[in-house]
Amino acid sequence: MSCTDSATPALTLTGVHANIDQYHILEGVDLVVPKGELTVLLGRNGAGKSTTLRTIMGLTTVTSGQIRFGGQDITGWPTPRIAREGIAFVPEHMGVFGQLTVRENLMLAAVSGAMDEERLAWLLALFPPLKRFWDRPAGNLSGGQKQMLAIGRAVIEPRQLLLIDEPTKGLAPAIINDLADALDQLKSQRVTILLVEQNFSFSRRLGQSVAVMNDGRVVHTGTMADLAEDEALQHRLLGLGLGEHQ
Ligand SMILES: Nc1ncnc2c1ncn2[C@@H]1O[C@H](COP(=O)(O)OP(=O)(O)OP(=O)(O)O)[C@@H](O)[C@H]1O
Repeated sequence: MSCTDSATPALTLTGVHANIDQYHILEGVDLVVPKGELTVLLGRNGAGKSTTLRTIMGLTTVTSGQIRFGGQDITGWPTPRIAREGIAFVPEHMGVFGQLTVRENLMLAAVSGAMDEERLAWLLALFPPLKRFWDRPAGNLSGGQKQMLAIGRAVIEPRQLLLIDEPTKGLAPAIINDLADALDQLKSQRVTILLVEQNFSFSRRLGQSVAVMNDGRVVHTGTMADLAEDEALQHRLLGLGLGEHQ
């Protein structure tokens, strides 16, 4: 079988083990993130989702296994090199500079030089509150607006892969909806995204592929459409009960 470039997944983890201090947290993670799709990583609290993102980013040491990004083995690379290669990370606690304005936060994120005007116009259309609060300190933004700024910082320059950790955490439903609209647009532009989430209705709206973790391993992979239809599977994998499926 010939293997074209577009058939190569954006990211592949094979048997990845990782420790935090003396604790063995990832116990052989196998995960494939297809190019140009939004993949959701689900799982109960403590399953290892955030650690998986941090490990991809080189922030947690891999003790065995392999991480391939496009055609390259990036296992053990230092974080700045992984970022330069084209992976952007939006951590759970966002990482915006509260005392700097929205504009300054975005300027600093444009690592290869001045902000590209066309790209900026695209970004502000995606996240309208950033335009409204352009010259305000980021510390004054609401949680949802900070989340938009954090994602905006990650995509101010084109990236090959975007890792986003629980963007809905602590946000009101209306804001979650705005965030879903923005991520939907990124998705329609075929940006490759690996999204960690606990909010199942948000995930099912956005996800194309899905992987579910438990105890430091991926225990289920498939399409979101299939998982969304199968309440028994949701219950078994995620502990979701009736009323949480909408
Ligand atoms: N710094 C740390 N020291 C020790 N154990 C840790 C540390 N960080 C995470 N862990 C443990 O690693 C396991 C996986 O944590 P992780 O944050 O990756 O899970 P998660 O699936 O993202 O959970 P949540 O949805 O609650 O954020 C948990 O058992 C957690 O207690």
